[in-house]
Amino acid sequence: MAVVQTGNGPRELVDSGLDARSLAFTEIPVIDFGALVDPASTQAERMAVGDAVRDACTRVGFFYVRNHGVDPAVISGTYGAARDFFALPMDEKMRIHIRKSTNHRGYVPLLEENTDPTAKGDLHEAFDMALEVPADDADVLAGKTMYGPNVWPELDGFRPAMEGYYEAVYQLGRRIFRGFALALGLPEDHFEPLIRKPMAQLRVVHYPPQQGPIDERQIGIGAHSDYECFTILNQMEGVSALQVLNGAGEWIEAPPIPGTFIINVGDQMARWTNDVFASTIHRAINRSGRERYSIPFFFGPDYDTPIEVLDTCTTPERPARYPTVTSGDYILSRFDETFAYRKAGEPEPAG
Ligand SMILES: O=C(O)CCC(=O)C(=O)O
Ligand SMILES: [Fe+2]
Repeated sequence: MAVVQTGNGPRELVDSGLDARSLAFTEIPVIDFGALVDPASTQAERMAVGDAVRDACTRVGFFYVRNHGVDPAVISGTYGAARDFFALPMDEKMRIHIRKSTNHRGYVPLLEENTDPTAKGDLHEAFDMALEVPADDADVLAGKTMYGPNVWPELDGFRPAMEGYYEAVYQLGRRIFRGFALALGLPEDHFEPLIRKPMAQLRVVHYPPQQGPIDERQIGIGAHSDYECFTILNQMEGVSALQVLNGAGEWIEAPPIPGTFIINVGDQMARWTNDVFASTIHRAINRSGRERYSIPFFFGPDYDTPIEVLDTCTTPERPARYPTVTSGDYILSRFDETFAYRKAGEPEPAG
């Protein structure tokens, strides 16, 4: 893989990652992304964002972004759409049950996802969409299972809200990929050709409140790492539920910070960086007494992209830990482990 050396040489990158990993973080850094939003920013300002991303990814695996460039009205409109969707009659939600889709789109009821395989099912319901790819597209016909059309409920305003959010946060994700490239000493546009038809999934999630004594094996979302390169999560203001596991085995709260998204490294990026960047375990428990909604956007590259350990992240003492896999095959294998409908057998025909 072509690598451009910067002031931060490859040996330094690996070493800084390993040193940092032994630290037990107690806080999640906040990074100002203004320099990657503003085309007039200087190279030094852009590099400073890369340095901050690198520090966060090696030490924590999570960071907040502020000055992200996404219109707040797009975000609030999507929360409104999500509330309306989850309030629909169960019949209408079940009409678009995810098992009826051949490409993992639609409604996931309570307890039908089990992110922590040792647990009893997650206390959330969700709606999943991704890139709209027509059924006669060559990649769909070639059997690249996760490409294809979305499915939609009968609900005015829902589809435009979700599609508007998808586009806005995809653009943010491109900027975050730029931050990752700088963090890795790669050319800033390194990932651009790999995210033209991305395996990027948007989901809205509803977590009912949990009261009384809580069985840790049945929470909003069980302990897990994410599968893709990174996740861009918007959390509903005023309700703290997300927790992040540090190196000392302590759960650190990751409350919503108004005006930010929270980003976490996923397993694809951990593989790409040979674990120099940490895909950190996290979970969510809604003890607030209120309904909680959140909006994750899981960003992985195009289906056929090989996820191959970067040269900058290996040394003779630390050879590549992972074989190369393609983005699409990797995500499919992870969904197979998590979703009840994928274990139950073939998807049902739509209807
Ligand atoms: O809703 C949250 O706070 C976390 C969601 C999450 O971790 C996920 O969907 O992978
Ligand atoms: Fe997650």
